[in-house]
Amino acid sequence: MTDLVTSAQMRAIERTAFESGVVTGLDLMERAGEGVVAAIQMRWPDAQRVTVLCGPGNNGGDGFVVARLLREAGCAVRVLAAAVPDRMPPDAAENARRWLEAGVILPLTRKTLNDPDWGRSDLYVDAIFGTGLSRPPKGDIASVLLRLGGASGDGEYYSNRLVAIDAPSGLCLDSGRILLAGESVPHAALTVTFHCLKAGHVLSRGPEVCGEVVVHDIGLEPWLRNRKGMNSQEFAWFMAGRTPPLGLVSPLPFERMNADARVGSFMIEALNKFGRLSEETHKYTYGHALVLTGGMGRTGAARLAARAALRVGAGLVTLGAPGGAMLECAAQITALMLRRVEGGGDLAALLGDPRITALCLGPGMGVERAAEMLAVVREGGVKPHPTVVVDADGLTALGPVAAPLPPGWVLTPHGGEFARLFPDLAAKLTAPADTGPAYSKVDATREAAARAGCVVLFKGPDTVIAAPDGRAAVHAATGARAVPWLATAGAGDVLAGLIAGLCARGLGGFEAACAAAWLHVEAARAFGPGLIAEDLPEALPGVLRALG
Ligand SMILES: NC(=O)C1=CN([C@@H]2O[C@H](COP(=O)(O)OP(=O)(O)OC[C@H]3O[C@@H](n4cnc5c(N)ncnc54)[C@H](OP(=O)(O)O)[C@@H]3O)[C@@H](O)[C@H]2O)[C@@H](O)CC1
Ligand SMILES: Nc1ncnc2c1ncn2[C@@H]1O[C@H](COP(=O)(O)OP(=O)(O)O)[C@@H](O)[C@H]1O
Ligand SMILES: [K+]
Repeated sequence: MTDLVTSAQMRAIERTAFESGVVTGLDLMERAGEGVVAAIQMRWPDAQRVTVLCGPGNNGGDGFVVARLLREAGCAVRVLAAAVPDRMPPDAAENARRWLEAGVILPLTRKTLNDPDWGRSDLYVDAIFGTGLSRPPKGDIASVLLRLGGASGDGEYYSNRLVAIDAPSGLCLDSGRILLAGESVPHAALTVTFHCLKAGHVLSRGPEVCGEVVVHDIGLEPWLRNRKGMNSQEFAWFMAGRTPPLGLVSPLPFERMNADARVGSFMIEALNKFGRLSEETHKYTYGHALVLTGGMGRTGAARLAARAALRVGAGLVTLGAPGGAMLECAAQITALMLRRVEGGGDLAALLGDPRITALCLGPGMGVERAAEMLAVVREGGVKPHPTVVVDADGLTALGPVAAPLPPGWVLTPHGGEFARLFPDLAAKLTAPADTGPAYSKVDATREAAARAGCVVLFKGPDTVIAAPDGRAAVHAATGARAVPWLATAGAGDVLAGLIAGLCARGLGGFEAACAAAWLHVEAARAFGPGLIAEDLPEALPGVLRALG
């Protein structure tokens, strides 16, 4: 399963399920509530006193189900709600009425939350807003949320016992951005979501505020498959006609991925290519990557990239160095090859060799040299064009992108580089979010790829990869896969080399960028803290071996 859906796509799935008559809204709400209660009972079996905070929509409806089920399980439950049942959507209103058969509803205010007569609760269930958050909360609700987030200095108290239904309220589930003014936003210990992850769980601040995320199956997947033979995001795309599918680059080993999930199939493809090593092949079967270096004293970044390209399986990797840096490179390398590339003419001559299938341009090159080489691959009419991975100084040399670049390019910016390439998109991304769904890193990367006419990989713990045709995927190095030690000098150069190596082997730019992002993080996880960039290529064989 590699689905990520947006709020609108989730609503499209839900609406179509209702219309088909296979399930009712009440059924789904009951299953959602059961999932939350099961997750609570597994983690907090001794919880006795629970406060459930219900918002005005169906997220609040889920909260009423949870309150009822916990009460039936013997807990003392207190419900604070933002709306009277009559003003809630029908299924939520029905669950509010069921709760009222043996309980009361208190106003959702900070005063009630802190009522000394009730005292502290073992758990707080945030059922205020889920996928329907449309603007920053104000008034009483904002005040409650800021309190849960620690506005009075007790954030840790709440965050250790806060269970969020679908999302901690204030989190935009499409962007992972926070729609709540103020620093103290609720941080949940556990978030229970339904059917599949939403983009906001893995983007931006989502992982930080959601805590552990559990996806509870509410029974929609078999119906989706029976109906159209599609996975849920393909179906939602088909029904809603909105945005193309968004994949989550899966942490699962390749062979455990769903072979018919189109978005995830690049992993299968990558595996097949690794598996295709046989006696009949020779080194050129696996492509030839050319990695350009900078001058003397500045070749380390390119050497890192080149080693990564070789480790990931390119048949040959050549470093293209200026004359003054040849000795430095020669003293440092063995399996890599070395060619003199002094100026643009040397590069044009080298690229005349059609066996060069990928070029890595940028790490440690210096902006001037990178600009000269970019001009060659951009305008030189070299045929066939290799895939060109542009990173670091190559991106600086490009400057703001106003018109499409050649389609076979892959740009790999971090946040600062992205802002130089696409200043208007970066500005939209950093402007305060005042409506939901907020502009997201996925939106920005998709727009960037469309404008640049090539693949863009926007780095970070939440790396987003987009192609000009609208395909996009998120690679999340968060939660159990967090690797903060990957933020080390040269890690980006290794990533560029991995992409170049996979492209040299014949993967498309989008697939190569997705697979490289995954392998990069797996290598960092395999090595662990203390990692320096040199360790990443050396950790790769173990990662590849574990793939089977
Ligand atoms: N999809 C599924 O399959 C399933 C979905 N399920 C559950 O339903 C949830 C989605 O329900 P939902 O669509 O009713 O949205 P929800 O998050 O309750 O909020 C909407 C309400 O909040 C209001 N509102 C918004 N922002 C506001 C603000 N700042 N300040 C004040 N009010 C604000 C908004 O008002 P409006 O914007 O219309 O003025 C509206 O009244 C989903 O997260 C999951 O928990 C499950 O039952 C299982 C199956
Ligand atoms: N906290 C983090 N968690 C996971 N990956 C990270 C984190 N910080 C940075 N990275 C990754 O490390 C790499 C850093 O690349 P970059 O910023 O270009 O650094 P450099 O130029 O020093 O190599 C990118 O692949 C980025 O996604
Ligand atoms: K919530």
